[in-house]
Amino acid sequence: MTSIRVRQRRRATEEQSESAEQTEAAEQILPELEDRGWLHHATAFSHTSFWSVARRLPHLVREAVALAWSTSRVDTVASIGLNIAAGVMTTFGLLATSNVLRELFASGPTPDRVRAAAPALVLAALAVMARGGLGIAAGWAQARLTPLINYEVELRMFEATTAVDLAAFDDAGFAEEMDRARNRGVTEAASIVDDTVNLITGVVGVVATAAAVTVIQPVLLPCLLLAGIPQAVTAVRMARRQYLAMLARITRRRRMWMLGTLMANRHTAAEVRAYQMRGFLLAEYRRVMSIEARAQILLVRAQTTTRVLGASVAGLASFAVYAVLGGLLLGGVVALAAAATALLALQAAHNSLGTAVQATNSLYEDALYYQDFRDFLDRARTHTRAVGGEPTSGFETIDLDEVSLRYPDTGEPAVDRVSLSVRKGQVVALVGENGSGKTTLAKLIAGLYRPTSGTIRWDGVDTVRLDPYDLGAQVAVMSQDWWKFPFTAGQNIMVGRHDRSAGQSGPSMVDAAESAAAHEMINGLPRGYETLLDREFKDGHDLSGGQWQRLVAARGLYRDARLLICDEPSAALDARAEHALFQNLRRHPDRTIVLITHRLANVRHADQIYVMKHGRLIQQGNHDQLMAEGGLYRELFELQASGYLDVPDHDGREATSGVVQG
Ligand SMILES: Nc1ncnc2c1ncn2[C@@H]1O[C@H](COP(=O)(O)OP(=O)(O)OP(=O)(O)O)[C@@H](O)[C@H]1O
Repeated sequence: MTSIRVRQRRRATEEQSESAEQTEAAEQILPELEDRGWLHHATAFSHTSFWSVARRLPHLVREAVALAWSTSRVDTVASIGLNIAAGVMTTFGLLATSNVLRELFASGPTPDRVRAAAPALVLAALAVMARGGLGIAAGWAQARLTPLINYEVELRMFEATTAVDLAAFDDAGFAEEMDRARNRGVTEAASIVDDTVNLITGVVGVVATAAAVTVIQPVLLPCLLLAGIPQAVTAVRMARRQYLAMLARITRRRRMWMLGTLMANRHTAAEVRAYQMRGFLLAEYRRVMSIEARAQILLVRAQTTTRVLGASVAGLASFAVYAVLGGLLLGGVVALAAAATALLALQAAHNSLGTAVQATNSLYEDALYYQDFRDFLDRARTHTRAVGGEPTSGFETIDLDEVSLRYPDTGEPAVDRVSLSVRKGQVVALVGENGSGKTTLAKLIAGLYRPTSGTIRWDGVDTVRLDPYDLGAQVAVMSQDWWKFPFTAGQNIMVGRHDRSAGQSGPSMVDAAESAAAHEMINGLPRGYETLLDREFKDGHDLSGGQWQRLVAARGLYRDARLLICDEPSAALDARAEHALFQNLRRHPDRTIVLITHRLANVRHADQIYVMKHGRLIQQGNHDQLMAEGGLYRELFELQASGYLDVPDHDGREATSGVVQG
C-alpha cells in the first residue's frame, strides 16, 4: 500500500514538474500564440461603431425580411402581420381600460358606475384575449422560419466554400474568416430574422401604447421616451463590447479548438501516445485557456460596470417620470382616470420598449456576426472563378510559358519561371528533392492553381479563357495528401466521377478497382464495396495506408480523364501493388500522365523527365539523356540504385520495379 502511495505521489510530483517545464517551454517556443487576431481584423472595426450600425439598421431589417421572404412567404407575412394586429389590439385594450376607469371614477352610485363600465370592460377583455391569441400565432410562424433559414444559409455557405479557388485556402485570413462565418455568422442569420420580428413587435407595441396615450393625454408622451433611453444605450454598449472582445479572442479560440481536436480525435490518438505528447498538449491548452479566461473575466467586469451605470440612470429616469406624472396630477393637467391609465400604458410601453431595445440590441450584435457571413460570401466571390468561357474537351499540347507561383506571405516562389510542354499521350515525370516545387507545378498544370505570372495554354488558348468546369473535367489528380473520405468503399471510387451519365464512357467501378489492385482488398471487407470506411460510425471499417492509397488510385482511374496527375501514387504501396498500378498507368494514346515520384526506377521509361530544384527547372530529357548528361538526376538515381546493387534478384537480373511502360 505504502509503496503504491509513494509511487502515486512521485508520479503526481513528476507530472507537476513536467507540466511546469512544458508550460515554460511552450511559452518560449510558440510565439505564434501572441494575440494576432487584431491584425487579421484591422478592417473589421470599420463596421463596429454605433452609428455605422445604426445607419445600417434599415438595410439590415430589409435584408432580414428578404431572407425570410425567400425562405417562406407565408410565415414571413404571418410573423409580421399577426404582430401588427396584436399591436392594434393593445391600443384598443388601453382605450377600453381608460373608459372603464373613467366610468368607475365618475360620480354616482357604485352599481350604476359598474354597469356603465361593463361594455368597456368586455371590450378590454376581448382585446387582451385577441392580443394573446395573435401573439401566439405570430410566435408559431416565427418559430417555423428558424430551421428553414438555418438550412438555407448553411447551404449558401457551403456553396461558397466549395466554389472558391484552392489558392484561397493558403490565405490565413480567408481560413479565419471562414471559421468566423461558420461558427457564428451562419447561426445568426435566423437570429436576425427573429430579432427583426421582435423589433417590429416591440415598435408596434410602443406605437400602439403611444397612440393610446396620445388619445388619453398627449402631455404624457415624452415620459414614454425618457423612460426608454438609458435601457437602449446600455444594451447597445454591451453588445459592442462583446463583439470587440470576440474579435480580439478569435485567434486564441481557434488555437484552443485545434488543440482540443488533437487531444480528442481518433486520427491523432496513436501519435499523441507514441510521442507522449499528452503533457505538452495539456500545458499548451492550459496556457491559452488561462489567457482566454482572463480576457473573458475582463469582459464580464466591463459589462457589469456598464450594466450598473445603465441601471442607475434608468432608475433615475423612472423616478423623474413618476415625478412628472405626480406634478401633472397635482396641477390638474390630467384627470385621475387618465393618470391611472397612463400608469398602465407606461408599464405596457416599458415592456414593449424593452422588447424593442432587446431586439435592437440583439440585432445589432447578431448583425455584426451575420456581417461576417456576408463579408465571407463577398470575399469568397473574389476567390471564385467566373463560370463560362471557351469550352474544351481535351488537348493536343499543354504549354507552360515562364510560369511562376508564389504562395501568399512567402518569400521565394515555389515555382519559378518554368517553361515546358506536355503532349497528349505522353508520360511526363517531375523529379527533384523535397520542397523543390513538383507538387505545386503539378497543381498548376492541373489548373488547381493559377500562376502568379506566366501563362498556361491548352492548344494555344490561355487557360484563363477556358471554361473552368470543362477544364477540370479533363483532369484527374491522385494527390499525395489524400483525404480518407468517410464514405463506403464504392462511393470512395465513384466520387471520382459521380456525375457520369449512363452513356458516358469510362471504366466501371470494379474495373477501376482492379486496375489499382484494390478489387480483392475491397471484396475482403465485411460488406465489400458497401463497407463504410470510417470507424467513427457504426459498422465502420478502416484501411491501412497502402489500402487507402489503392482506393485513391482506383478513384483517379475511374475518373478516366485526359490528364492524369499522379503525385507519389505508390508511396504507400507494397511491391506487388505498385507493379500492378504502374502496369495500368502505361501509355495510352488519349491520356497524358504527369508522374511525381521519388522512386526513380518508376520514371525510367517516361517520355520526358523534368528535374526541379528550388522551384526552377534545371534539367530535362529522357532517362538515358539525363544519365549521360550527369547532374542532379544521375546523382539521385545512382544514390537510390546503390541501395539495390548488393541485392540481385533471384534470377540474377538487374533489379527494377514496375515502371511506366510503353
Ligand atoms: N500551401 C502552401 N503554402 C505555402 N507554401 C507552400 C504550400 N505548399 C507548398 N509550399 C512550399 O512550396 C515549396 C514547394 O512545395 P511542393 O510541395 O511543391 O514541393 P515538392 O517538390 O512537391 O516536395 P515533396 O517532394 O516533399 O513532396 C516548399 O518550400 C513548400 O514549403
